[in-house]
Amino acid sequence: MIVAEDINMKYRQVLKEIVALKNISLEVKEGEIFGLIGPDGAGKSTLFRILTTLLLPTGGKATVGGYDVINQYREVRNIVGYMPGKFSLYQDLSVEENLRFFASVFDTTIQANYDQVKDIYEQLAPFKNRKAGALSGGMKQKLGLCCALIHKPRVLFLDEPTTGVDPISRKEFWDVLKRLSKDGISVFVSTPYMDEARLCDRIGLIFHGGLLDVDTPNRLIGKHDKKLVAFRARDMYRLLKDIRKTPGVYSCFTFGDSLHTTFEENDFPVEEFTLSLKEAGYADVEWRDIKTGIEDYFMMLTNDISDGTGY
Ligand SMILES: Nc1ncnc2c1ncn2[C@@H]1O[C@H](COP(=O)(O)OP(=O)(O)OP(=O)(O)O)[C@@H](O)[C@H]1O
Repeated sequence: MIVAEDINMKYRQVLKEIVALKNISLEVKEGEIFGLIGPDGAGKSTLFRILTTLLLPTGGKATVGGYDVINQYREVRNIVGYMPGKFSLYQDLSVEENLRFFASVFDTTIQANYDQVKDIYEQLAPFKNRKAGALSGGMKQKLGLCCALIHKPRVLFLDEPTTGVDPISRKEFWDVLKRLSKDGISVFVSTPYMDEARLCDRIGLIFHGGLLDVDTPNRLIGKHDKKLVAFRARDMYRLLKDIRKTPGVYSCFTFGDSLHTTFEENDFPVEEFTLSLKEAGYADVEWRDIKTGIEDYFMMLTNDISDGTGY
């Protein structure tokens, strides 16, 4: 449903050129949920805008549903639903007015496509007369999804649809995405939440405009072949700096309330190292072996590029 071949994007500014995408190639199948994962500024929104025909790439070729995103942009627009990163509905229109407006843009009606949006629309129904701007974050995103679905698209593009949304609404949102994918709709979604990344069928890891790897969540995690240890102490910032400069440490980054650390050799003497940290003044330092997550694999890949800091 989506094929991108060697997509490049450079933004030209007066004095410099910003390389936003470098040789992006990927494919997304019918009914597949494909997640694009990467930090702010990695190029995610740029790729969304190119694939939804809103931006011309400076190089490469892409098709959506078999249609070329440049030469057949009208056909592409008819078969895609797009939810941009920022809430882009009319804040002063009610829930129902927004939906009716989006339906009319595609020359259809809410009734004609009711089966497609029924699940979400029923959750919105109690608020149908409320102005979109007065909805909660989770409800706004559900309305955005409803509007993106109203013309029965075959491909959904969702740019960080659940950022800032509470965990229960996030779960409900993903339940809807799973149902849509079962109906054959392809979903191309970006998210900063690693628990959501695991819900995707496949993931593309993007960093500094380049795709580092594409695979299923489990296979990506399986590629992390380094011993992983979490350290904790009261003075985390000093500990981070000290661990990073220890010979034999491959990478160390903050994750939640601990420091995820890998080593050049998997037989690194963690016990002895912890003792030396205690002697160096970290009386309360603790360590434990931990299971690898997608973010650990991501950090391992970016480590060489980013010199151990992940950024
Ligand atoms: N219109 C523009 N003009 C110049 N540079 C831009 C423009 N849009 C994006 N960029 C730059 O291109 C790079 C990729 O930005 P992009 O917004 O695609 O990343 P992102 O992964 O979506 O991050 P975020 O989630 O912060 O938007 C960044 O360096 C950004 O500053």
